[in-house]
Amino acid sequence: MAVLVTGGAGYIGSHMVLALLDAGHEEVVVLDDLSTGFEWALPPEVKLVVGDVADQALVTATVRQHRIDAVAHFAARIVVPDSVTDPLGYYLANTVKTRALIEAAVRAGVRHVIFSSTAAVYGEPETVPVPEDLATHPINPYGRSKLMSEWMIRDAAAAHGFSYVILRYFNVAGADPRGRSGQSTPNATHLIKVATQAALGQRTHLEVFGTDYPTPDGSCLRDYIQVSDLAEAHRVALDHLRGGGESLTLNCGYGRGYSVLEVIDVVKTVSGRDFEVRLSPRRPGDPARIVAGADRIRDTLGWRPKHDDLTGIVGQALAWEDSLSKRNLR
Ligand SMILES: NC(=O)c1ccc[n+]([C@@H]2O[C@H](COP(=O)([O-])OP(=O)(O)OC[C@H]3O[C@@H](n4cnc5c(N)ncnc54)[C@H](O)[C@@H]3O)[C@@H](O)[C@H]2O)c1
Ligand SMILES: O=c1ccn([C@@H]2O[C@H](COP(=O)(O)OP(=O)(O)O[C@H]3O[C@H](CO)[C@H](O)[C@H](O)[C@H]3O)[C@@H](O)[C@H]2O)c(=O)[nH]1
Repeated sequence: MAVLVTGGAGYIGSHMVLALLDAGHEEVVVLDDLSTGFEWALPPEVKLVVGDVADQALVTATVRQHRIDAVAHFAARIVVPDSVTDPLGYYLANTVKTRALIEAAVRAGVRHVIFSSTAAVYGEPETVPVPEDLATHPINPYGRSKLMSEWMIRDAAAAHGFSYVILRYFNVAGADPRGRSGQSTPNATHLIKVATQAALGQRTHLEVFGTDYPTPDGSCLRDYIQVSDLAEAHRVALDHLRGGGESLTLNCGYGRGYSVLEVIDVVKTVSGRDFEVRLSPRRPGDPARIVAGADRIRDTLGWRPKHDDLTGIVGQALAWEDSLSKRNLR
């Protein structure tokens, strides 16, 4: 049986493809419209279908042709502040298109779904770390677009008999330790990527969005999970579902928060470069702090992270950014 990875040419999806191939999975099929992903991010043995996840005829044909039993659904729009200015675009990309994909896939015989959800479903929790059963109160359209997809997947699984693992990622960072993939999005907005670009002289400065939050140093706290550790969580989730395991909703994080200012310090130390940091107003849609309650995924899937170290994560991000510019890919 084969796995369909939607958004597999993107940052996190391409690392799941590598995790599957490294573990000996023979057939991996990627469905990606290449809106933010890259064909070169995929190893040559992977079959790439270029198209939209909401193209039900294409999904049906792909599932049948490759005898796909499991879909890992990464394809989405992912930038929190963009979702505030373009909510309808986010509900279309993340909610409406997920509905179309799930319907076509399940009708064509898919038995298992792994869904890329987000810590943004929790909104602004009163205390951290946040366990999975905390009530969800997203504070931006991105988080709401993903939470609605979670609801659809649970309801459809109950009605149509497929199993799922919903993975709520905290802040994903770093790159494949062997340098085969990394975050390649042009005009990226993610903190660690932007900070490494500033360290390498590719940006003139870095802005800190808000220094008046109720956190120890006034900047936002986030739980940064390394991308290959996250990809491995998907691989073990797939084995769990194929082995008849029950449906699960799991946080993916390390259970420790770093502030924006702490991250900037680590980037400066690891790179050995100084760069200008401007203290700016808050960015719309940002919660002050979000840190994973990280036990359930260890207890249920036996997942054990290998890269829980911010210095190492920043080192990988710097190496990837450097390799992109040497290959003229940015
Ligand atoms: N990066 C993070 O910190 C983070 C955190 C939490 C959750 N997530 C989730 O992880 C998933 C992957 O994010 P990423 O950081 O790899 O983003 P990315 O932009 O690098 O990857 C998304 C991929 O999906 C493809 N795509 C987008 N819309 C499509 C469509 N309609 N049809 C087919 N392909 C489409 C893009 O071309 C791209 O290859 C997303 O669902 C995102 O919401 C990311
Ligand atoms: O140039 C920058 C970029 C970011 N930040 C700050 O750094 C923190 C992290 O911001 P990111 O843009 O890196 O990530 P987000 O926390 O906004 O969101 C990310 O993690 C979320 C889960 O926590 C979502 O899933 C989302 O898809 C993913 O982009 C925020 O406080 C942000 O304001 C800055 O100060 N300056």
